[in-house]
Amino acid sequence: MDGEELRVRRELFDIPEGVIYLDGNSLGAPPKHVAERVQEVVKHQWGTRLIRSWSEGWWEAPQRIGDRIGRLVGAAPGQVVVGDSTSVNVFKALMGAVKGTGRTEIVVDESTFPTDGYIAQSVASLTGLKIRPARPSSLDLTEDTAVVLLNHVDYRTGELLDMAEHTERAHAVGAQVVWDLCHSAGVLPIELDALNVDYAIGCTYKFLNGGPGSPAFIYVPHAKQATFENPLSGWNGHREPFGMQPSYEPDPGIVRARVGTPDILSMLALDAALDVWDDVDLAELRQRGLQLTALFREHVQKLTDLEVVTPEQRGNQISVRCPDAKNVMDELVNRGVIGDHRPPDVLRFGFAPLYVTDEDAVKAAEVLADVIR
Ligand SMILES: Cc1ncc(COP(=O)(O)O)c(C=O)c1O
Ligand SMILES: Nc1c(O)cccc1C(=O)C[C@H](N)C(=O)O
Repeated sequence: MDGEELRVRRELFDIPEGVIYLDGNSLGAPPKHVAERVQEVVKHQWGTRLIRSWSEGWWEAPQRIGDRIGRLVGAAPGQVVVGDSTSVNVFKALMGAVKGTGRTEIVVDESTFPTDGYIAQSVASLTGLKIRPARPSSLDLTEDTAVVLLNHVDYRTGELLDMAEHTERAHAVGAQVVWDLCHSAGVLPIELDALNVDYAIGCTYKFLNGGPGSPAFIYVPHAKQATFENPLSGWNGHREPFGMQPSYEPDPGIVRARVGTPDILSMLALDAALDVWDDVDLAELRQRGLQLTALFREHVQKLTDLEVVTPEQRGNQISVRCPDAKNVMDELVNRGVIGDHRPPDVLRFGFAPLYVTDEDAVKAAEVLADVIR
């Protein structure tokens, strides 16, 4: 990489000695300084400043941290807000997208992570639209399509969809698109603004290392904010939350995507975790992710006859079809190689370039070969 290689920052993370951690696509490893920062929030902000902390940075934290994530997903400030779970944000985005439409269908990637499909189903029952599951390679969008919900990187296979192409196809028939960035935020450069994406949502506990259950994010671009109707009209989205008025008037900007009181401890843990991203060049990160996944794939193919199901267009994940995947993964974990498995027969290995090394990739393939032998 022309001597400009991304620095592996493993020393910044708490990962036990002897563990090869390849599950950062499910729960990212903790940056070391997060524990101390959370303690400071509890002891000093909560413990000393008490209620005053709300006006000393807590209240605006969802927007401020949203802007930090915005840098990682190609969104200019004022368009991303952090809060709630990914599932709740899928609901807000889909309801926002279908509000007032005369169109009849919501198209959902048929292999989507289940929660997205379940939430889309709820949106369909509430609005009277129909769900049409479809393969990303043949979405067949028409003038009946109100919105298409797509996973940028497939959670099971690691396949990466072409965001530019799919967004353009949706727009060509006048449909909107909601992107789920759970498995691509912190993996590659994303250009939400440049591609005119309608809505995007994602979690922060995978490659962004925000911690278990850390708050999710939603992107509502400036152009949509005036008309975006949050289906969950909580007081945090009100234009004057402390006015305590009986009727709901949304904030004019991204704040309208907020709902209720943010979970400050998780949110500020995420804020601290994002420090490790401050000087990361996403193009370099992407190159490292591709190198690591290629190295692991090459060794799996050399040392075993297992089928790699991850296509060339991929995120930071290699998935391998393996009979008895659960027992194989249990044994890998016993031997210090932590990945996971998804039904029916897929072993998943995630490669977070900030803390996974080339040696980890090679060793993991060797241990896998040994386990299945
Ligand atoms: C693509 C995708 N969407 C959504 C979720 C989860 O949603 P939530 O954060 O609400 O549990 C996950 C993983 O848990 C996921 O992989
Ligand atoms: N969100 C998770 C959880 O609360 C517990 C265990 C795992 C998860 C995950 O994130 C799973 C993950 N989205 C997946 O790709 O399967």
